[in-house]
Amino acid sequence: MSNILTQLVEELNAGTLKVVDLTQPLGPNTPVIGLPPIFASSPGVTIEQISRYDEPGPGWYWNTLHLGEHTGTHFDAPVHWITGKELADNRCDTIPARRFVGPACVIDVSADVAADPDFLLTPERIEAWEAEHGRIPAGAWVLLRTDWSQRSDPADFLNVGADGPHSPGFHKSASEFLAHQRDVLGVGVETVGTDAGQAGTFDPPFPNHATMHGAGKFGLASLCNLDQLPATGAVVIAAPLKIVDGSGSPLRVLAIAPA
Ligand SMILES: O=C(O)C(=O)c1ccccc1S
Ligand SMILES: [Mn+2]
Repeated sequence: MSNILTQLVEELNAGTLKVVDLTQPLGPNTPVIGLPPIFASSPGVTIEQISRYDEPGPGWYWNTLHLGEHTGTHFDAPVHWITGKELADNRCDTIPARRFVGPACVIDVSADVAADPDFLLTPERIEAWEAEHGRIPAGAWVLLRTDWSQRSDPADFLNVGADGPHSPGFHKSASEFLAHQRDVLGVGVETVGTDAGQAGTFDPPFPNHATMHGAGKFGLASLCNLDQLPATGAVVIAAPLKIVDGSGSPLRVLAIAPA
């Protein structure tokens, strides 16, 4: 019996729908966020071989991974931030699975970011996008296309200057608008974290984390291939590892979009 799900598979097989992988490769070269030295930071990725068809394991290959939850393309759960610490269902293992699937609204600010690496999205810019593409629906992933993922050199990607990192993000008012006026699932970015590089100097510090996670929203960081998505019409599936009491998790982020 044909139903909408068999139709989805038929259209994927026919090529009228496509799967877009929004995930960066995860390995020892994956850049991780650097915080001021007074704070603890996340380690880089190490992959330690257990065996590879050799004496320790003649018929199998496997590794031990050592990395932080917030590494590479990763998910931020509300518990990650102090503003979300008391919320229900705020951890990777307690967020209902339904909330890992939502429509994508892709806001392209790549030209602005090319001119200013410290560009911040504002509510005015969001409403200009809505005037062209329609209102952002509740439960949407808002994906900020900056083309920052094209910075393949880790130093360029982190873009740390004498006064700290310089990379784009959200003005506090934009995070508040998206969380409280549009009830989004969360925001996704191409940069190392969902706050701007200079956000440690903002008031409050890291306002997108503080606002989004305080409202029970999520974050997706270090995405790529947003340039392959339409402004609207794609669906994003972003399911973190079910880490017990997890604040976040590396994950595979997939979009299903019209070909
Ligand atoms: O969630 C992250 O990966 C992230 O961006 C972050 C983590 C910890 C402290 C500050 C930030 S800004
Ligand atoms: Mn994170």
